[in-house]
Amino acid sequence: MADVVSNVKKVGLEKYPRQGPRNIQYGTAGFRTRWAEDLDYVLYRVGLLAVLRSKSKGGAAIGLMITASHNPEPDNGVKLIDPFGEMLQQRWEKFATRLANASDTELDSALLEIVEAESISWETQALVCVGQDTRPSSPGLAQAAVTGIRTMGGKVNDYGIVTTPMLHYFVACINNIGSAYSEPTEDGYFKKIITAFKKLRGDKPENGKYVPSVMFDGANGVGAMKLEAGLLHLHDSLQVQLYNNGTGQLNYKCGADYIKVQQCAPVGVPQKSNARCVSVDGDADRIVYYYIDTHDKFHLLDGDRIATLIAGYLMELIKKSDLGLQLGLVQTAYANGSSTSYISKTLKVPVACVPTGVKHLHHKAMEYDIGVYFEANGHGTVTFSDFATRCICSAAEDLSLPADQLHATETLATLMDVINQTVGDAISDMLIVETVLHARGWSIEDWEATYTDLPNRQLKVVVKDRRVIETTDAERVCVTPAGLQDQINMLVKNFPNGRSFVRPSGTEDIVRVYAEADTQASADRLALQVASVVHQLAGGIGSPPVPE
Ligand SMILES: CC(=O)N[C@H]1[C@@H](OP(=O)(O)O)O[C@H](CO)[C@@H](O)[C@@H]1O
Ligand SMILES: [Mg+2]
Repeated sequence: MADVVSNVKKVGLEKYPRQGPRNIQYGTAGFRTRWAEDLDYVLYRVGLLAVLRSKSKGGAAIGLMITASHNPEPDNGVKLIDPFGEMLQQRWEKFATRLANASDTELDSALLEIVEAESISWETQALVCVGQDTRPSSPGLAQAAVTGIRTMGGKVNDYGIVTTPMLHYFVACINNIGSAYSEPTEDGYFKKIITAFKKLRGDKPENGKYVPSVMFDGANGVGAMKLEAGLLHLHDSLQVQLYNNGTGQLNYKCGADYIKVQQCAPVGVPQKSNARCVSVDGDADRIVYYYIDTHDKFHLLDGDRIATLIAGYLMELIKKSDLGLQLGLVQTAYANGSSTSYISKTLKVPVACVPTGVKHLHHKAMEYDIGVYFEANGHGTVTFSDFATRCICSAAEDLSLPADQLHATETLATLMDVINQTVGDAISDMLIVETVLHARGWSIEDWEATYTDLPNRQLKVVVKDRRVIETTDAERVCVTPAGLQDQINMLVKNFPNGRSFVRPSGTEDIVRVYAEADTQASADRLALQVASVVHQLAGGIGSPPVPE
């Protein structure tokens, strides 16, 4: 062990010396920065950590994904994936931060501290699956990570360019998590989800007002590139026209995040009245739907809509299957207030609110037999507990059940194969939404008619140190700086259906402001007023926010 660790330190010093005095933190989305060119040493060290994580899990495969998701093309980042395909355990985030910020001479001792703290058996083999998005900086960073893994004695499965959710899926497959997984290859992934999708669709792709055709905005990232391979499996079951498929700049005026935040259609997708359009983000783990009506008005169907659509359908199948399974839906404070009322009052599904970040949603969803979780921005999936999986799979083979009950149970079982349970997956989520719309015979307007969103606005405020803002109650209440929450409460009172909260971003050096109210003008005004008090009380930099 001593030899390996001292070699790791030597190679680090020679090839990947620590750059600059900046400290970096493993946050909501792993390490992510504006300065991808200086990230080599971080990737080298994350490679080292991934080997330790694999060893600490008895040699299970660990994932290492290089991406900055929806952020601009020059940014980049990395996150680790645990053996079940889930996000890195929170306790290890601290190790990641410590290792990334250690000086070059401390590198060996920082590693040994982790080995000791986690009682890691050095002899255990390690396997790390590496994936990258389409950014120009990704190949160099992947090389640094691979060097780290190999120098530390780990084995590498290099998947090259993949979507983030594909890598999560491969990790779960290699570790044989759940009977539902298949071959850890791109082909295995598409075969599994698309075979199930086609089975649910039967031989009739049309149904009622549902038309089997979508326009796909790939954000010029990995999504459209990979879906092109998937189309070979889809055949006529769903026609997908690909746009922003890599010829333009990544995430620039397109993609799920742009659409959600700017509330407008992307560039690069032709305007076709009432056509169902989907938009994914740069690493294809988020998806939103939109359409433009005959009066050229833009309509967004975001993560909350997707969650309610899926939960409503699952609720119906659960009732019909009579298996007594409990369904729950998980949201964050960014969920539109109307969606929350619709879920609890109309769908009558229990709804929980957790802090921003997929790991929190995923964790909470797993408390239910069947958990649906979505961030409003379109990141989400459905999880099935082992108990639910066993119940559904065995009932689906029980031919003595009444036809209706058996059909609902079989549908649930097949649906499980369309779902990537490890993490939000734009391609898999699209196929689930298409399945529900097809089953219901709905157009996108029918889907939208289920409830009316409250108009809302998000703003960013630049402050000296965003950590001065501390929150509680799933980020809905601000504890510091003193007086800020009182001011927000006073402002909110002036707006019918008003709601607003602020929180420090985990991925950007800013404070986010969210506001919703009865009209768009009110939501805009409330957001601006709250942004002003944040600027005033939380050390705003530059001039106070003004209307755009
Ligand atoms: C309001 C919003 O959309 N926040 C996003 C964003 O986090 P922030 O902590 O808000 O910067 O990026 C996260 C990672 O992709 C995602 O989980 C989250 O939902
Ligand atoms: Mg993403």
